[in-house]
This record gives sequence, structure tokens and C-alpha cells, in this order.
Amino acid sequence: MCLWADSVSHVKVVEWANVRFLHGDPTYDLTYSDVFMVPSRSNVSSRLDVDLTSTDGLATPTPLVAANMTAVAGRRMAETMARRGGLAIFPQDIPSDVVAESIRKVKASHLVFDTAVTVSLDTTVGMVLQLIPKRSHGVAVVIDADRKVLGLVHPSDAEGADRFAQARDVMTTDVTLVSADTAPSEVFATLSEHHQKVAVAVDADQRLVGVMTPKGALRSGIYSPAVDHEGRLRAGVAVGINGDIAAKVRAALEGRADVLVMDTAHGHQEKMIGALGIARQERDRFEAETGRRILIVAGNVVTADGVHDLIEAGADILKVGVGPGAMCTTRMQTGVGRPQFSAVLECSAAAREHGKSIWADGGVRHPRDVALALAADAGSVMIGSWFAGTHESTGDHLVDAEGRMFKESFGMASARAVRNRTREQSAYQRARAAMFEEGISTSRMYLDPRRPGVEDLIDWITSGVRSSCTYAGARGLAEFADRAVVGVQSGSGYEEGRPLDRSW
Ligand SMILES: NC(=O)C1=CN([C@@H]2O[C@H](COP(=O)(O)OP(=O)(O)OC[C@H]3O[C@@H](n4cnc5c(N)ncnc54)[C@H](OP(=O)(O)O)[C@@H]3O)[C@@H](O)[C@H]2O)C=CC1
Ligand SMILES: Nc1nc2c(ncn2[C@@H]2O[C@H](COP(=O)(O)O)[C@@H](O)[C@H]2O)c(=O)[nH]1
Repeated sequence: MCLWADSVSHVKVVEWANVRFLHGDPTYDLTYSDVFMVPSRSNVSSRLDVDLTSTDGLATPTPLVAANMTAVAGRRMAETMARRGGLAIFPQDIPSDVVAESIRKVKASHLVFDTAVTVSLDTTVGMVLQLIPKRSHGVAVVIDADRKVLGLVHPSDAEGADRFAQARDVMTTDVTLVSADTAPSEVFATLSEHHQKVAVAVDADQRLVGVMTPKGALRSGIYSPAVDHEGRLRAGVAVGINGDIAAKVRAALEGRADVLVMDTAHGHQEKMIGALGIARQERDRFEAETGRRILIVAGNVVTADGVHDLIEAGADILKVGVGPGAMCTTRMQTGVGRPQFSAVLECSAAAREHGKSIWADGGVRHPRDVALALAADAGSVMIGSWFAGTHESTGDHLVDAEGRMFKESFGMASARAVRNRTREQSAYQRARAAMFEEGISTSRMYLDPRRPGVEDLIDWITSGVRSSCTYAGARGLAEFADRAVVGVQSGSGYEEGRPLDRSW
């Protein structure tokens, strides 16, 4: 720790770990809400000049990871996250053959066009309306047995129709068809010209490839997809620390996982260290056979000691965060955990000593939280509950008494998740395991009507982070962590920054 004068802003700052603090060394641990960043002189003249490539060794174009939670990460989330440059991690509780099949589908998806919601001519209107919200593009494509496009159903087409009417009765045949190699900017122009909301891409045999909205076309010009060695979308898989670790790791690797997440609540325990040793062995064997090196993420930890021990045991990236999660009861139940900003700061510095990095896991509720985690030198940021409230999360759409759409979420250490995870054990063992719940079993994650899709949230987050980088004068995330100057604020300081939607 040292005192020094900042050459740009001339404020006295203190270097603590990897971030510079205004006004000296904080004497207690901090959450994201406790801190703010001050602007510095910058020569970055456009937010689009900022490169958001993750600094965690995976080098994904967008430093965001959808958490390995059953209510969050499934096939649609994985595909959409990767198309926009991030990642999703399939949870440990899903059988490995199901995960492998989901990854196969993710890797079969188009890099640019979104996978369509498809129905046949005789699908009932009730079913069509249930399927449309599974994706953000807001339509169902009617196809025949050969995947040839017959029409489109918009929710408005089905208004007033009997639920047992069929897609053929309500579909429109006024479809903007484009070839699958059309540039997104051209798709955008065509849609504007025809006043259409969605273009349908087809191959040379007129078979459906995917769909694109004007927003999707814009996004394709901003984001690069996260791709594997074959140019296919990437996805990760989580493995718990119980049972046959070698078999589970092998199944994940053979199922084409691009990153392996060794995951438990208390990552700094001997059982994790043993499990990591096994995972590393399997990973190295896989590399020798295939030439593909898969990075291992391990956690969760919140101390430098935890970081050092897990890196020694084989971790390439550390998952950091105990108790900040929205579904989490750990802190209230055990008193254990650590305010997340300080946990990220200390653990990222410890990991960098080994040339490694961390993921800041949990507690993110606003774009600013992601920016602060990256300023504290997280390589990527993992988000669970916030993403649970989107079209692409795994849950069904539900509607409350006021007509607001929500999805149900739950913690991975809740009684509900524990019951699921221990389903092959005896009733007695399951009941005993469920006594140790550290998460909530049901919660409502409302879809934000302005940002109902995970891509809307990614846009919101990344535009915030790009802007944070330019305020700090950084063109990339390593530079951002280097240049960010952080201050500690009071509760009223935080409150002052919140927008007001009505007068006071
Ligand atoms: N980031 C966080 O703050 C937290 C995250 N989670 C998430 O919940 C999911 C389930 O994790 P987990 O409960 O570890 O389940 P796991 O199924 O991975 O089991 C954990 C194993 O570790 C043993 N263990 C020892 N001490 C602890 C402890 N303090 N907490 C938990 N297990 C302990 C358990 O034994 P025994 O059951 O006999 O004690 C069990 O064998 C994971 O996805 C995890 O990331 C859960 C809690 C906190
Ligand atoms: N203590 C618990 N932590 C949990 C549980 N389920 C998930 N998690 C952790 O939260 C993050 C996601 O945080 P969020 O704020 O974005 O929702 C996740 O990755 C886990 O580490 C739980 O039941 N108990």
C-alpha cells in the first residue's frame, strides 16, 4: 500500500491492491453501492472505441457470464449470450446427456441470425402464444416438415382468435425473406423499407435458417460472438464436488464444454482441492488427446488465501463471491461472506500474482455494478437473478394479478434445488440435506417491459461499461482496471445518483 499523487487529477490517492482510492485506504470492506468512480482526463473520444474483451484468459468479446443456476442458464440463454460475445454456464444439476444435447444445439445455431420459434400449420393459437415469449423476436415462424417457411404469426394476428384455432388460420404470408448471407446492415435497410419487424433468413433450398429484427441487425454490428476453435458458439458447464468427479468432468469435456466450472458454496475446502486435482488430470488428458485446452474456473472464494490455494490445486480462473447473490441466505444464516467489491478487489490482485484472473459472481443489480467489478480487475462478471427475469431464461412466463410478466427464480442451495440435486438419494438423505438450505426456493423476477430480453440487458450493461471506460480514459478492460479511481460514498451519496421518475 502506498501514497502517491495522481499526475492527471492531482488528487491524493492511495494504491490498494490494483485500484486507486480517493481519500485513502478504506478501513472496512465495501459493496458495489459503497463506491463510485471519478472521471479522469481521457483521450478516448468514442464509446465505440472501447474494447470489452474479457481479461480472464478466455478472451470472450463481452465480459459477461450467465450464472450456472437452473432458473437462468439453459440452451436459449447459452446461445444468446454467446451470440453477443458472452457465455452461459449450464448448471451442475442437469444430467450430462441433457447438457451435451443442449450444447450440440447451441453449437448448431447460427452466429448472426437468432434461432426462430417454429410452429406447424396445425399448432393451436394457444400453444403459439405460449411459445412466442420464449425468444425476444416476438413472432413464430410457420414451417412445413422440410423447414420451408409458410408464414409468420405475430401475437397481434392471434388477438381475438379462439385458442383452439390453428396457426394456418391466423398467420400472415407477408414475410420478408432474406438469404442467410445477407449483411445485417442490409437486413436493417430492407426491414425499414418494408416497415417490417422481422426478417426470416433461408438457405439456398428456401429452408429456415433464423430470424433477425432491426435491433438484432444493429447488435450484429456492435457485438462479436464468442466462438470456439471451430467457429461455433461457446458454452460452459458446471460440475459439483460430490460423486464421481472424473466421470462428470469427462462427460462435460466430451459434451463439448468450452469452459469447466468447479462449483461449490465453500470453495476454500479440502474437498474442492481434491476435486480440482481430479478435474485438472481429466482436463490434461483431454488436451493430450484432442489438442484442446479447456480452462477450469473454481469457487467460490472471497480471500487471497482461497485464491492461492485453488490456483495451486489447478484453477485457471477463480469464482469470487460468498453471499452477495439475490437468491442467497448464506450471510443471514451463517454470518459468513464478504462485501463483494472488496472481495473482488482482493481476489483479483491475488490471482494476478499468478497471472490468473477472477469472475466476480453475484450481487449485480445495475450496469454500474458490472463497471465497478471490472474496475476492481474482475476478468468477467457473472450474473444470475437479473438474467432470470428475461425471455431467454429457462422458466415459464407467469403473469401476476396486475398483468405483469415474471419468471420464478430460486437459489442453487435452496431446499428446492437441494431436493432436485439429491434426487437419487434415499428420502432420509434428501430430507437431511434439505435442512442445510442457504437460498430461497421461490422468488419473482419481473421482466422489465423496456428490457425484457437478455440482449436488452446486455446492451444496457455494455453501453454503461463502455461509457465508464471512456470516463476513465481506457480503451480496454486491463487499462480500465489500471486507471479507475474509486471513492467511498455515504448512503445519501448513492441515493443522489438514483434517477427520479416524478417530482419531489
Ligand atoms: N456464492 C455463494 O455465496 C453460494 C453459492 N451457492 C451455490 O449453490 C450451489 C450448491 O452449492 P453447495 O451447497 O456447495 O452444494 P454441493 O452439492 O456442491 O455440495 C457441497 C459439498 O460440500 C460440503 N460442505 C461442507 N461445508 C459446506 C458449506 N459450508 N456449504 C456447503 N457445502 C459444504 C457438503 O457436505 P454436507 O452437505 O454434508 O455439509 C457437500 O458435500 C452451487 O452452485 C453454489 O455455487 C451456495 C451457497 C453460497
Ligand atoms: N448463498 C447462495 N448463493 C447462491 C444460491 N444460488 C446461487 N447463488 C450464487 O449467486 C450467484 C448469482 O448472484 P445473483 O445476485 O446474480 O443472483 C450465483 O452464481 C451463485 O454463486 C443460493 O441458493 N445460495
